[in-house]
Amino acid sequence: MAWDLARVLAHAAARPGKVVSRGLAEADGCVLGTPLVSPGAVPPVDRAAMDGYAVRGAGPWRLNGHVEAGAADPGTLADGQATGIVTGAALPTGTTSVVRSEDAVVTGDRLEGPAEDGRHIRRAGEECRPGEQLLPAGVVIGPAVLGLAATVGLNRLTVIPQPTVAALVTGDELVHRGPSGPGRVRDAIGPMLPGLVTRAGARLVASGSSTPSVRHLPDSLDELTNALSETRADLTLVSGSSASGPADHLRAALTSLGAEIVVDGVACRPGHPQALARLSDGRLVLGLPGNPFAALVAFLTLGVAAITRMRGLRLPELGHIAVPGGVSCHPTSTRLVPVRLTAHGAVPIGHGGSAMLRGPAVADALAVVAPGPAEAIAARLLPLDPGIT
Ligand SMILES: Nc1nc2c(c(=O)[nH]1)N[C@H]1C(S)=C(S)[C@@H](COP(=O)(O)OP(=O)(O)OC[C@H]3O[C@@H](n4cnc5c(N)ncnc54)[C@H](O)[C@@H]3O)O[C@H]1N2
Ligand code: MOO
Repeated sequence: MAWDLARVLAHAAARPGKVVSRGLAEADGCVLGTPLVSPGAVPPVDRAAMDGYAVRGAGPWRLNGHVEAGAADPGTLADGQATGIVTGAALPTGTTSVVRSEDAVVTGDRLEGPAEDGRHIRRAGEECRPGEQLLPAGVVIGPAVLGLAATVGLNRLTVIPQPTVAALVTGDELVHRGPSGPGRVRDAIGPMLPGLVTRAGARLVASGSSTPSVRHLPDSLDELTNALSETRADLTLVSGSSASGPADHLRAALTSLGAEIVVDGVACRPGHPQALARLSDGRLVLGLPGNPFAALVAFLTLGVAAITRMRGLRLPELGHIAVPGGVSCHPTSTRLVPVRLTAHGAVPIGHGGSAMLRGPAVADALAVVAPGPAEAIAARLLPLDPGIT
């Protein structure tokens, strides 16, 4: 299956999450399920934009009192009167201008300074009017959105929550501490998965009885089948069982669970044995090839596409970029090539073999090189950080 079609099918195979209400503290990284509408005007009243003096009319003014930041009733100014004020405090009725403290000349109770009508005043409703839509549904909730929601007085948001992802790393040869050696391969996929899942906008959850972290499994059909039937995550990642070797049990496990295979291999290098399946209850299983760069590519290809749909988001278009020095094409497969980005375009940086992470670790992005007979001088860009579109 062509790489682009595989992405589209993975996106289509996933179900968008159900819309729920969340407190602001739990909404970071979710997606707005309904538009964000301000219940009231912001600011609700005219406010000082600078520390200094609220004045009415032309100066000089007679200085009288001080308005604290939290004062509910700042009173009224008569013509020729001034009162001390702090940034953000509600202005007394009748205020025509605010004189900044550094521009003010105070002699006893006499104030002089520059005062243009409306200067240094944040008007009521300047940021938004009551009932105004500030953000449409489908916006990813980040720190500024949370702050805005609080500004307009909301305690909760209607959101599509972050999808849940479980991660199973298989392989009898894998060790999780110390160096590789004969018969020992250091697990390089397990350490990548939590960060990838988080950056893609999902939440890593426990598989079986494990704490929310990657679970390591031996090469056993029964253990893999049990783990897959136990997981309640929206998407379960399984690494190292995707090919057709004697220890590669993913397809047999999926068959015994009655799963529907959505993608069975992708025409890409690396990562061609990646697979996506749907269990009978709609949960998805993604097979990541065991070679570490291939696993990374598979997550960025099918995993990110599926998670994107679960978040209720469209699959983003990939930007185009020149590859001035050229990059060789594969005759029938899409190549994913680690590149540095320069002012002139993308430059392949090497070390992009499927068992290597040295290239991807220093790359700015992956160049998506379409199949072809010779060299390409342009490509599309796939972010290595799935949180960046
Ligand atoms: N007859 C065929 N053999 C293979 C094919 C094929 O099409 N036909 N494809 C090759 C490609 S490409 C890949 S990629 C691998 C995918 O294999 P699996 O997903 O079944 O994974 P394994 O066989 O267990 O491992 C492959 C390789 O990767 C190492 N590995 C596995 N897990 C990890 C890990 N967590 N960290 C680091 N390295 C890992 C493992 O030791 C092997 O060296 O199949 C090829 N074979
Ligand atoms: O395609 Mo394998 O997934 O290259 O290493």
